[in-house]
Amino acid sequence: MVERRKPIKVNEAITKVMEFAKPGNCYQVPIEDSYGHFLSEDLIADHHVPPFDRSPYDGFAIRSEDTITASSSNPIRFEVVGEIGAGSVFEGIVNHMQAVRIMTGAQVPKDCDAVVMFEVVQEESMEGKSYIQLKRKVHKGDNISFTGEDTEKGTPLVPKGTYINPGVVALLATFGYKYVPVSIKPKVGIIATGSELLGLDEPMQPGKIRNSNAYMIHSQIKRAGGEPIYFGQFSDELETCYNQVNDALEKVDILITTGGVSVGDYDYLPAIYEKLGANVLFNKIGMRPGSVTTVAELDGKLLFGLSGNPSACYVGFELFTRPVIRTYLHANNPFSKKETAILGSDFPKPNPFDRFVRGHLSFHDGQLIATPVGLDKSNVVSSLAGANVLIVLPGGTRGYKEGMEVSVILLEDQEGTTMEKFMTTDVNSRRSRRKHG
Ligand SMILES: Nc1nc2c(c(=O)[nH]1)N[C@H]1C(S)=C(S)[C@@H](COP(=O)(O)OP(=O)(O)OC[C@H]3O[C@@H](n4cnc5c(N)ncnc54)[C@H](O)[C@@H]3O)O[C@H]1N2
Ligand code: MOO
Ligand SMILES: [Mg+2]
Repeated sequence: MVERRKPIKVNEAITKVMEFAKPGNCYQVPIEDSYGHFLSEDLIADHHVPPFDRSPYDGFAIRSEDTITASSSNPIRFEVVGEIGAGSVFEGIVNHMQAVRIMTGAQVPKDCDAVVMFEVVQEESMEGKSYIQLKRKVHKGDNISFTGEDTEKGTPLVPKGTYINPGVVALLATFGYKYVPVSIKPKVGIIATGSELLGLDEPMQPGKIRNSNAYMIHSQIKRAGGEPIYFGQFSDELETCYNQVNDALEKVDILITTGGVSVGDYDYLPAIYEKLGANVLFNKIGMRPGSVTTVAELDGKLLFGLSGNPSACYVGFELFTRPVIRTYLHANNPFSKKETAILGSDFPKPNPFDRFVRGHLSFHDGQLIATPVGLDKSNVVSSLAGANVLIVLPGGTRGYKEGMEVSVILLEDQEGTTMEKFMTTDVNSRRSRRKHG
């Protein structure tokens, strides 16, 4: 008789998985390779930025007190006693009614306290000397970019666990990180199972399909920040699959299989977990797609038995594997960010299970609109390409109407959120909001 599985709630499944999520080690990468990694130490300013008072304009550095009497009817004249470009320092003395020609980024001479732009002065030369005429009063500090005004020494700038984006790279470079301390990426193994699977270079054959999941998971692992290791695709044969899983486990931090987790005659993953002596955390979740998602643990290592159905496989990864990868990476917010959006079209099909519908998020008249994309079946692959969110539709007896408020899980976001926030449904999805459009 077929095994009857008892579904558990999505949040319960997440909690069970996260009990085994652990942070990995750290290492240094050249700054050129740091983009997309996670910072493994706090970044604190070890000097002021800018490190000296500098000119934000090309112009003349002067002493503001000399300009008190300047006006359009009373132009005043400064003698230009030197010139400096960015990177140079003026070592001389600037006396009463003297100026130094200064370029953007150059250090303001110590006797000066203001800069006037080229455009507001008139340049003159007399008897081999340079002068400028100024027709306005200038205040102390005018046109000076002060020491530490960007960042003061000692300021915490980027906390450990932050995803390194180009802006973070700019800061790392500012503070001299030729090498950047980052979290080691977890090695995440992929095994595809199914006698129906063709390699990508094989011609189509009766009864066979191409193995899309392995490559989809490969890129999902990369997007999550892990290092994918593909072990190949294997026919539905217990011994072969068992040996592959057993061998692969030695070489990875996390192992993903796709297919063979349901109750079919050739679904061997349950038998493989048993043979390995793995502790199965759950094998049925109250969700669609991905209800068959199974997670097991062996000596603290997680084995994700994702569905063979492409959309179910995709959703199972994003909900359960991604936060484990991000935790390994010391991410501050290992879960995908959730936002509230307006449902862009009816979703009439009721379901007792929570649905994670592939959706596309867009802006419309200042509102976030989430519209389901394509056919919402678990065995569908085409709708995945256009999805940038998963629309969360809690299980119930009624369908959902366009205009209702829904939670959406952002698939391409790097900021993320905490487990606590991810598991909170802060939207009463049944409430209808003003219709858009
Ligand atoms: N009697 C029942 N049958 C099924 C149940 C159930 O509860 N009782 N659950 C259904 C649900 S829900 C899902 S989801 C699938 C899960 O199936 P498996 O995870 O066991 O996966 P397979 O049987 O190996 O394959 C399912 C489907 O996916 C295709 N597939 C498999 N691998 C790949 C791949 N690498 N790339 C692309 N497509 C793949 C495969 O050809 C099948 O069509 O079970 C239901 N059945
Ligand atoms: O595990 Mo299935 O995806 O609910 O069709
Ligand atoms: Mg099956």
